[in-house]
Amino acid sequence: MQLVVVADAAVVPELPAVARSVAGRDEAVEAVTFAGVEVPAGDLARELGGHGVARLHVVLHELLDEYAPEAWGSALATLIDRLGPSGVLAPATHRGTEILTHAAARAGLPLATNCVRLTADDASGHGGAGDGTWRLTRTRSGGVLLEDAELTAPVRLATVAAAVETPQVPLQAADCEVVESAVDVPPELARTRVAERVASETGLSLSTAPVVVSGGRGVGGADGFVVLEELAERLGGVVGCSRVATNNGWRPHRDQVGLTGTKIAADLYIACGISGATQHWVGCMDSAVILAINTDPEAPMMQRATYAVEGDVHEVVPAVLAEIRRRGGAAAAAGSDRSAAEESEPAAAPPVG
Ligand SMILES: Cc1cc2nc3c(=O)[nH]c(=O)nc-3n(C[C@H](O)[C@H](O)[C@H](O)COP(=O)(O)OP(=O)(O)OC[C@H]3O[C@@H](n4cnc5c(N)ncnc54)[C@H](O)[C@@H]3O)c2cc1C
Repeated sequence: MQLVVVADAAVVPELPAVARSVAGRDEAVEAVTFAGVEVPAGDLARELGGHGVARLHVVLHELLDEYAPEAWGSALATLIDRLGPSGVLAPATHRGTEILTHAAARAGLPLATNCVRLTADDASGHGGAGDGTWRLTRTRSGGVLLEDAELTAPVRLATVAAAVETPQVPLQAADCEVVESAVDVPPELARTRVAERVASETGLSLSTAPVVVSGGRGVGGADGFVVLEELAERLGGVVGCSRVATNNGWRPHRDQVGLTGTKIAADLYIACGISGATQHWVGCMDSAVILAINTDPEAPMMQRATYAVEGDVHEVVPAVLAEIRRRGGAAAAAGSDRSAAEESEPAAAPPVG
């Protein structure tokens, strides 16, 4: 059996497809979720059935009612032991990665993360579970490196990236049965647990905002973010930052973009006084348009950005804001689907380098 982990509120449709493609001829695809996943199990089962998943195991314990990575990982390890799947796939989200990492460590099994291609080692591409090897391509170093690897084990564990190559395999919709499974969870495993949920005032988060206005060392301090806040608000976006800004206590860690922060794919990313170190770049490189504002035309961010403005952030950002005000307000008020890049274009010079 191939087991798909539903760790977040939404089913990632690529996961059952990949699971079907690596399943042996007589292997079913089943799924596991946790009491704390915010979607009712019946709704998940209906959706999973449409992707050919035969059974949804809901793991129950009072300590699993809120997200708790160690406890969820331990519960998953118990279920792997109980069900004996030959493969376990989770989405390469924060949750999916955390849970599978804990489960792998507890079960003593190898784990391949961030797979963008995954096949069973079988000439036909199907039914390859027999010799226990998966061939995979996965991203390393935040996405700047692709690695080909083989995973051989009695139970193969992998997280699957959103950008995974979706295999074309026959699909037979199933009536997905919901099965509740009680597990033991030692109380000390709930030491890392969601304690409170705070909704953002705008309803936008760093990972979903269409526009992100980010500041780095060049902004000069916490006060330097005030104009960035206003620009973000007028463009219908949120503020982000580099690690220097979080290390200096100018912004909270939840605002950090990058390898050890949040990976974004905004419509427009404005990098103010940010050099564009690799660890920052991998967090913003998937944005559709990148505008860099920097005094140094040789800074990597200036070299890679779609538009680069050579200048002092303390002069350029107020000038952009003044122009937006002169035009009568905010991009958000004028219609948020209008590209924010168009709003800032007058201030933008052609790409440098
Ligand atoms: C394991 C590891 C993980 C990391 N993870 C992350 C991560 O997730 N995110 C992250 O951001 N970093 C991360 N880093 C740190 C990263 O390597 C850089 O040190 C960091 O991104 C630099 O931040 P910065 O661009 O703000 O500062 P700097 O590199 O110091 O750059 C400041 C820039 O501001 C410009 N500037 C100065 N004054 C002005 C001005 N007045 N107007 C306009 N421009 C000006 C300068 O020309 C310069 O280009 C990580 C590092 C490691 C080792």
